[in-house]
Amino acid sequence: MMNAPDHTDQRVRMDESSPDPPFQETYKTLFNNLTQTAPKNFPQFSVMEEIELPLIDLNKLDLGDSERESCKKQIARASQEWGFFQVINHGISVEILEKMRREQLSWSEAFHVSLSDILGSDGLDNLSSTMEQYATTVSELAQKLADILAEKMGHKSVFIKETCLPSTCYLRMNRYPPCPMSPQMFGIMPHTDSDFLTVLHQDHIGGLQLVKDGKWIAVKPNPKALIINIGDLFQAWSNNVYKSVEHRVVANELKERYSTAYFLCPSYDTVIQSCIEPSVYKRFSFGEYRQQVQEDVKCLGYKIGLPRFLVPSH
Ligand SMILES: O=C(O)CCC(=O)C(=O)O
Ligand SMILES: [Fe+2]
Repeated sequence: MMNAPDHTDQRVRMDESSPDPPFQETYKTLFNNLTQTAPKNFPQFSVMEEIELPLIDLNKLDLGDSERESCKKQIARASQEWGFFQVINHGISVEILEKMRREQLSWSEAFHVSLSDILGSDGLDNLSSTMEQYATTVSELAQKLADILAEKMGHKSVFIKETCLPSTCYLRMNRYPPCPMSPQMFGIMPHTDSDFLTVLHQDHIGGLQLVKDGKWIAVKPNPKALIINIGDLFQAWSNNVYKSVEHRVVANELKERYSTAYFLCPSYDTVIQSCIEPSVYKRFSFGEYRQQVQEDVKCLGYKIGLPRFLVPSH
């Protein structure tokens, strides 16, 4: 199982000796060591209803002015109310999504790789050309959504374009082996993402859960859609207008699960400052933020995140 992920560098894990992502061996060891497992009706893990995330059709962005504006409003509203939404007609073909999954099936490990490394690959083998196509389109999508979210706050987002570079954005392919202790075991521990926003593709297995109105809910998988979630940096920049919401992955008892996440991250020297005054958070550089997260995970075992950077009156 993975701890709160730090997408910007090496992963921070609950068990530093276990590889990234959770391998079957890790689960087996835990399972064997566990004399007593938590009952399945333990409240935290009781079976929950699957909810569909707000679904936004990005085709509308290419229609007339009023359709485009209403689509942008939907994006901003979902980012405020849910911190999560799903998009269709996102520009990534079903063939590419399926190819990515098929290729993931043949890998034994997870990949965590910067966009510049992907784009710098020679593209000769099948794997890198699919990954390259996916990464190129997904990064354009992330930028487009970031532009819309900035615009809805009354700002032009040159800032994000200039600071989120191919060398600072990451693609991670996650593989979650079946886990006999599911649903008591997390594939990824509850966390928020330390980026501006994340574009996630999950397969049909399900397991992603998020907090909505103080309760954990399970996300109904839609393999045709891409899930977008707001990260801590957008929450800080928007002064809490957009929400970086806690989420986790519960492992599946029988089936392997795959997901791909693209993290829109700036360079470490980028200063994050609220676009509205009075600001809820102090100014901080992304490097400082990342360092604080790593320190907290190391010392406390979990990430504190944005509350560390609140201005004293809050
Ligand atoms: O695999 C998933 O569905 C979620 C992954 C995730 O939250 C992350 O990598 O930050
Ligand atoms: Fe995440």
